[in-house]
Amino acid sequence: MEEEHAAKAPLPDAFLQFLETNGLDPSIYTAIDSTPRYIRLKPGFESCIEEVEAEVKCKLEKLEWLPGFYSLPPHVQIAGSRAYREGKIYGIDAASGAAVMALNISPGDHVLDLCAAPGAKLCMILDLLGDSGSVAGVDVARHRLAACRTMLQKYMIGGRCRLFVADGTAFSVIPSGFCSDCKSCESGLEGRVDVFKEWTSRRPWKERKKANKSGTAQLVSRSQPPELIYYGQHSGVVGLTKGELYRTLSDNEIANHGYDKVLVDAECTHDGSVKHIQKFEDWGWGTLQRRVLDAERTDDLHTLQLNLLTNGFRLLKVGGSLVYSTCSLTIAQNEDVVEQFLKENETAELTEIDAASDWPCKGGRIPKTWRFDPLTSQTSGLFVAKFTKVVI
Ligand SMILES: C[S@@+](CC[C@H](N)C(=O)[O-])C[C@H]1O[C@@H](n2cnc3c(N)ncnc32)[C@H](O)[C@@H]1O
Repeated sequence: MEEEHAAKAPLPDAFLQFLETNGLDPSIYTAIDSTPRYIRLKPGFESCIEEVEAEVKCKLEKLEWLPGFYSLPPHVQIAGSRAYREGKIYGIDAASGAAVMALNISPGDHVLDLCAAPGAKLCMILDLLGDSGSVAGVDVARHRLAACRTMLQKYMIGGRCRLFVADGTAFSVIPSGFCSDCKSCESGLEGRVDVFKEWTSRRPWKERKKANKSGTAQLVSRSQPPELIYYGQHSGVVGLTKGELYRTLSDNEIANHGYDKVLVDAECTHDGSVKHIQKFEDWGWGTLQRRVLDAERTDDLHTLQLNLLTNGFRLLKVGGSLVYSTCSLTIAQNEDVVEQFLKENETAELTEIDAASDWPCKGGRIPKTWRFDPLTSQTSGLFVAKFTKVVI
């Protein structure tokens, strides 16, 4: 969990101009001193609260609007606590928790998390699923997804998870539950050759050689096939052949056998993360100009976000739902993406988020979309919209 310091220097004019264009109040960026930290308790460890309080020497406040979440004063650091090291608590902002709750995870759901790393939301989805369903986590950044795998291992929740290094705009692997014409299952391995065995971190020599040959590129391209870097024992992979795991479906088949829920927590400029913006005091405001304010970067991101959303929606079954979120508060990366996506996808319906009636947040510029920010919500900034796939 990251530990930050409060902003001291005034915000540069170019950033203030950027905020004005987006209708954002600059005081969001000075609210950090009063914005709490949040933790999520791993299910089953409810009795640990007093132990955690004793360790961090402060009272944890239960969040009434978000089950399993507690707030603590901004200066308290949890990373060194025993409860954190032992995997009893997660460091995750409450707005991120809200984005996951918007998915309305039900037992047995097959879930796709298209921008999964480093994995705070993925862990929450797995905890909500418990002993049922499955999750496929995808990320284009190999090193970030490796960190996500470490989280699964630390919290011992990876049994129903698959992790793929892949470009989410082209990812096509279907839920592991779909087995219409393949005879494999964990109890029927006899006689089948070249099937995935139980996952082991010690990869065969042939595979390691191939990985070394392909170089150490941390980001994969659209044309590279997905690389499975982890699968749990109950993720549906054990017993499949490569052909079965990577088989693709037609759009008609996806309508019935696609994912039940998809999360697209898209790459963005992170300008809603006040802690992230404050890092530019150290990195230099020139870096902020390049990474956040540069119009061309925003245009590129808009295209990436739209493509991620479009592909995530393609992989959703009819009746399933998709949540789109970013930690940017700009119109270009949120409402503009939503509007264009709706224009181009007639089976997509913007959907009311049931839980939002209890959320301490503001409506977005489009009805049914929501915005968290430090002033309104006492959380980090986040935009959330939900879509359902309908038949037309
Ligand atoms: C906002 S972060 C996701 C945070 C994550 N959902 C969590 O809760 O921990 C966005 C992620 O998108 C990934 N990303 C960027 N471009 C991508 C692409 N084309 N396909 C898949 N992932 C991508 C980045 O590597 C980054 O890890």
